Amino acid sequence: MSKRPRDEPSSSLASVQKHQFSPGGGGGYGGQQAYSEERKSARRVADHYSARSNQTLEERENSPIIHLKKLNNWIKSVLVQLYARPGDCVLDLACGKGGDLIKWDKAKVGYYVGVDIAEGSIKDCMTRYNGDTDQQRRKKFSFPARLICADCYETHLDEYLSEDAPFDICSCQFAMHYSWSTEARARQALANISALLRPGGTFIGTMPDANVIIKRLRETEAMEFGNSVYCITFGEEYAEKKFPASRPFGIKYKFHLEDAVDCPEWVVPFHLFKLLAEEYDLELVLMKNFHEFVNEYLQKPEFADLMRRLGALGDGRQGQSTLSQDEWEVSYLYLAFVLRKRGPPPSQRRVSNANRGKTFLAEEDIEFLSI
Ligand SMILES: C[S@@+](CC[C@H](N)C(=O)[O-])C[C@H]1O[C@@H](n2cnc3c(N)ncnc32)[C@H](O)[C@@H]1O
Repeated sequence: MSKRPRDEPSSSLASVQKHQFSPGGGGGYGGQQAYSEERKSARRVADHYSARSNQTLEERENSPIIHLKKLNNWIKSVLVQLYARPGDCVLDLACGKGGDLIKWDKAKVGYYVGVDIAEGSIKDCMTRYNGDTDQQRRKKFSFPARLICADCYETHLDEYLSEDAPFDICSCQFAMHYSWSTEARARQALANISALLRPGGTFIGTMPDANVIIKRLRETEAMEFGNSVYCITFGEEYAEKKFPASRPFGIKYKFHLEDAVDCPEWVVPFHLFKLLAEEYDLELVLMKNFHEFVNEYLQKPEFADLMRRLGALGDGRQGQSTLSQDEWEVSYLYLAFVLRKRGPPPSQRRVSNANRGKTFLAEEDIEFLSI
């Protein structure tokens, strides 16, 4: 596996200045029609994920991107191990089917709240939390949990979760980019995170790397690019491949990833994400493209060992399958980030939320917020 140099920021995205989108709030542009378009797009995303049923162990192992899935899990595990502490209260935004529950369990967290827009996924998450799946065949999780079906980028989650807050750590894995369809949604996402994290609390996440995506688009003559496992398609409205600094939100493309994703996504220029996050008292601690992340953390024996156990890169035995070049290319499309909520951490850790939530969840325990 070769280490590629990091792409330079694409010039038009890099030149976007903070003042070019409405500072301090505002719903961005577009009015009522854009608003209902956005709801439709959010629904499309929700329906896509809801319809994806839980795979059996065999189906999972036969996936054309099994090693990529394992690599993604390794990256998320490293983030959790680096930033979660025993007893932490965790807010998992866009938690999906609860694929990270085991990671949080290993970190011995004290309380978990998972939120996702897709009803089917949140139900699968409940099943996994209860320890009922084939895949899992493991003991139940010991930390209490709440599961909520809601649009994290529209709902004022702080009003709803005020009794559970503040959280020590918030995670949003492979999902922050669904908030960049409009400025209002991107702001609501960050407002929720900021309001719910304690001072000194950590926000960890992963999302597409806009610099790489725009560079790839410009390298091809067509409006789409990809390989045997993925395809990204931009609409003809972007035929000039220019992305005006005045409209950094709502840059939509279609993402297809074999056996995983098939829905609209939005470009998130990272330097703008950083600027916007600062407005919500969230300061950048780390940002690394996945290639850089892998090359760096694989040097650490404990994480190299975890990688061997997960088998993302094969286990070194001859004949063992390993991450394909095409899967490695997909991983280059993503970055990992860590932000910290400004302010001194409280001098004393507060009493844990372990008395909230339940340790067994039934369907009627899933809370639905208007979507
Ligand atoms: C690629 S999956 C990642 C799931 C999980 N975080 C993981 O890493 O396994 C993206 C998730 O984002 C969720 N999502 C997308 N838009 C959302 C929104 N507006 N509010 C809450 N969840 C959303 C989808 O339903 C889906 O479960």
